[in-house]
Amino acid sequence: MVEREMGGSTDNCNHSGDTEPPKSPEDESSERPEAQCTQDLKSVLITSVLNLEKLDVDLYRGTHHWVPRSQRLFGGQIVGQALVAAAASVSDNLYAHSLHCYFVRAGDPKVPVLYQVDRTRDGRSFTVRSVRAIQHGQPILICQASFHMLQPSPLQHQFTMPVVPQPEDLLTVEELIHRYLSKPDLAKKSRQGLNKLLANEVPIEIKPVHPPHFYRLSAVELRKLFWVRARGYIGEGNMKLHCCVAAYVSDYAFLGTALLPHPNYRAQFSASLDHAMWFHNTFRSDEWMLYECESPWAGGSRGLVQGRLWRRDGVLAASCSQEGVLRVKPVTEPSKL
Ligand SMILES: CC(=O)CC(=O)SCCNC(=O)CCNC(=O)[C@H](O)C(C)(C)COP(=O)(O)OP(=O)(O)OC[C@H]1O[C@@H](n2cnc3c(N)ncnc32)[C@H](O)[C@@H]1OP(=O)(O)O
Repeated sequence: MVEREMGGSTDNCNHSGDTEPPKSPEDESSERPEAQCTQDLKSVLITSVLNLEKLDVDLYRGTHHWVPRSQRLFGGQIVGQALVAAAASVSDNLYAHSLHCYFVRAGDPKVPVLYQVDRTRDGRSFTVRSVRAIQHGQPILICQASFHMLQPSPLQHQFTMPVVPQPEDLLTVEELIHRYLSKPDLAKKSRQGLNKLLANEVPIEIKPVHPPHFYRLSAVELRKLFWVRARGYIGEGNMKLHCCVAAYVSDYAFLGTALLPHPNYRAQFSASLDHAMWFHNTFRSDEWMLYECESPWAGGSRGLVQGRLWRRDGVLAASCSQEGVLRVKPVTEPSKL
């Protein structure tokens, strides 16, 4: 039986330019004191989804956890697993700083995914890995990931984190759904849809900053803001896993941002075409982070979305970009939520 491997060494994601990774406030006083005494409540993301089985040198097999209603594999899962496979052959002193992927075929939830890694280059400062995610003998995803050693620099700047309510002052998606379900006049079709959403075992927690906006009941602005964290405990040490979890998280509710300016249309078919991420600083994906999503452009049955993942202390943790195919049809009846 080939041993199950978390995928190589333990700290393969980018730190900021300092020699010591900056401590986020959560590192000092974890927001989830219960996590300290329930370390066995490890996140299913790291015990299952991002825990690849090593079949041979540079060949891994991944399992599935949550599959969207579209019954095509969730893009974030394939990207996160590809990054685990890529990082497994990269030395401890290098950190993931970026990845670029194309989703070339729909993933089949009925069979596992194989990850074939090519050691494209090991340079003095940068190391690059190419990964093919394969099912039925064909690639479903092609991914390049690059790793960098710590090279501090006086040249540092970032945008400013948006000012929003803290996660403690907001409701989770589940709590919001229960609130909507309590409405006696809720349409039967809406009730069925919400109960299906509740049945999803999505391994991440989400707290929308503007719930009506998050559910497109009112397009107050062309941005989507929500707090997000992995369910369960991951712990401080393994930045590689936090990057892989962030890759998983970054694709959730992302492409839908391109529909915000068009409340009179809904997606008939949507799927991510590509996905890119840049990791800027250390972060904890099992602690709340603010995901700020916006869409600068849509047209030609495609939409472009961009996202920034913020630590609670205002440090920019990661940036994401994605283009997706968006085939839409008019909304015939306004939502009755
Ligand atoms: C939004 C999210 O849910 C985020 C995600 O995670 S999506 C998951 C990650 N991304 C993906 O899985 C996309 C993978 N890539 C692909 O599937 C393909 O490259 C592609 C569909 C994007 C383009 O494929 P293509 O053959 O060049 O284009 P096209 O012929 O238009 O579409 C092929 C398939 O898309 C689906 N499709 C396309 N238009 C559709 C529509 N209007 N309604 C429903 N299905 C449609 C159909 O399954 C179609 O296959 P069949 O005709 O055999 O049924």
